[in-house]
Amino acid sequence: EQPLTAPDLRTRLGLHPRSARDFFDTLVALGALDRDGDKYANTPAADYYLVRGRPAYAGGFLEMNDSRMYALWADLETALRTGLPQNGITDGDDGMYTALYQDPDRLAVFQEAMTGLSMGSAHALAEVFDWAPHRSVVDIGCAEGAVLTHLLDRHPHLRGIGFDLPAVAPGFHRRQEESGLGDRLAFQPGDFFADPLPRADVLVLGHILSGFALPQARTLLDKAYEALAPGGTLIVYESLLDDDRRENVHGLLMSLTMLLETPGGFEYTGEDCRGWLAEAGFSESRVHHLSGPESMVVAVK
Ligand SMILES: C[S@@+](CC[C@H](N)C(=O)[O-])C[C@H]1O[C@@H](n2cnc3c(N)ncnc32)[C@H](O)[C@@H]1O
Repeated sequence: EQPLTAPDLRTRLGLHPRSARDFFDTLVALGALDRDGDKYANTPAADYYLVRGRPAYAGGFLEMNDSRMYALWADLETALRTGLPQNGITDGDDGMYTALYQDPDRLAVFQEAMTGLSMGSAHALAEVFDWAPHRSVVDIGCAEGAVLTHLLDRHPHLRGIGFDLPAVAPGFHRRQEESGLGDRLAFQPGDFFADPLPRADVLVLGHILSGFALPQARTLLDKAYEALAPGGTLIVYESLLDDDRRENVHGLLMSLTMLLETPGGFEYTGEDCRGWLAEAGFSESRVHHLSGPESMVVAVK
């Protein structure tokens, strides 16, 4: 809310005197806080992305790490030796969603985490892709719809549909109401393996393919191809690995997260994805950087 001295900040947060100074200065070194004289304040990025209640709040991803993922990573060694997820979810081909969504708290934390995970990409996607020639966009596996609300807000000529499992509807509708986009934005409940995908000029698959084994991921690309008219565009975005698999630390750690969380998921390179897209029938595709560790592949039917 305002710059504060270390003692004031420490008192407000209930921290021990021994820990506070190092904690605040760690946040300065990480770029989340600035220190000016004896006062600490949010950096502009923290102010934009890390203040709960603001439209671009991305802290849900950190909150999911806090409540679930740190503990999961303690079992990395077992996952490395067995190749099996360590989240206790063992049933079903659908990865983990049916089991995860049975618990309303875990559902809410996961959905808010997806908003946080994709906030940077949503902002970049609105700027680096040319939306002018397109009228409609469907986000397949849209979670709360953070990407769509940002895109439609920035590009008033666009209409959007969010497609996801029915359990996600309440979170989507809450965000839709807050967005004030009215009937330019709609939710279509469905199962992307069992149902046909909605049709639109542009289809988006964000952090979807990496959650599944390759045959299922390819099924989704085939279905996206079917749903597009000739000339239609598919955008796939993820923490795409660099083609040499050496540099995108976040992407590689995400791939290990998929090992810990899902029966078959993994992160892939732009070239991997372009190959699958070509086999699905897409005639051209290119890779663009979005934001931080995230990139997209844009493919045209
Ligand atoms: C990893 S999240 C990605 C969310 C969002 N696209 C993003 O990038 O922030 C995957 C999403 O796919 C949805 N999903 C999983 N299985 C699905 C299915 N069979 N049909 C439709 N949606 C599904 C989940 O509910 C979840 O919202």
